[in-house]
Amino acid sequence: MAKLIQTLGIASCLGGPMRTCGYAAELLRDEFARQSSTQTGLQLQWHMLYPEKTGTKEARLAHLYQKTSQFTRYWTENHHLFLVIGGDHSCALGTWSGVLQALPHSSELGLIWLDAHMDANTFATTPSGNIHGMPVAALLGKADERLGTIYPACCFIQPENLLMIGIRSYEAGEYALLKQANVKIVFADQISDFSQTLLAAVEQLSRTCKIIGISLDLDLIDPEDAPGVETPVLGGIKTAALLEALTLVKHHSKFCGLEISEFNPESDRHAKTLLLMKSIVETFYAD
Ligand SMILES: NC(=[NH2+])NCCC[C@H](N)C(=O)O
Repeated sequence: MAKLIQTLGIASCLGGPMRTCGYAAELLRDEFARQSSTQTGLQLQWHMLYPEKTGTKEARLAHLYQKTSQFTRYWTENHHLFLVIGGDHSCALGTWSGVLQALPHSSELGLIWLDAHMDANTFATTPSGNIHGMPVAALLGKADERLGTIYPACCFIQPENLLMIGIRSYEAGEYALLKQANVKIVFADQISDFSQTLLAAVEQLSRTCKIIGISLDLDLIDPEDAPGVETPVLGGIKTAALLEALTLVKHHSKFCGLEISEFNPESDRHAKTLLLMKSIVETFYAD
């Protein structure tokens, strides 16, 4: 029987520089619809969220991510493994605040951040003004006033429970914020065996955390393998290495869910990145 996965699509690109990553969830949903659930072994139960049409960017994102958090909170409380398909990576503000709200203590969540970027800027340090470069600052409780209007002030991830892997592009301000908080960062050039790196991260977090989540920005992957992303960075993890690593860790009982973000169909080539996103989902969730 196909495994049922609660899936949330967030059709928004408000936090990024491009205009098309809001289509990621619909495109992935259509791609899955080409096959039967018996073929994929998965039945994705889709829920879609769309931003409001009016209001400031911050107000629209705050509203969207408040709704996002209601889904992930409910799924975490009820032990339903979930999948979130963002738009841009600011979706992490909604996904993980919801998970944190479901827990008696915020220290119960361990988060693995797979990304080329740190995404730990604030409005004070951002070079671009793009909110997809800021979610980690807010998740750690380091938001400035303007960023704080998007993120609920109730729940923050403990810095020792956040592991960042694959980083190869960052600014001084965000690096200083993470260093000061003592967040562990594994830079892309420190990785020789991605499977071992991911396995070690899962093992480390599972020692102290009750549940573990993964936030994956597709720009973690080498742009040769995943050209369809908003902000590609040379180098990165090869597709084969990522899929192998996910196969190794997927059966860990503490996973609450996976979030995938930053698919930009406009720069994709022959649907390579779209199909890769589908493979990631199948690899992580199918038995
Ligand atoms: N989720 C992403 N793709 N983030 C890219 C961020 C790029 C840059 N550090 C910025 O803050 O603008």
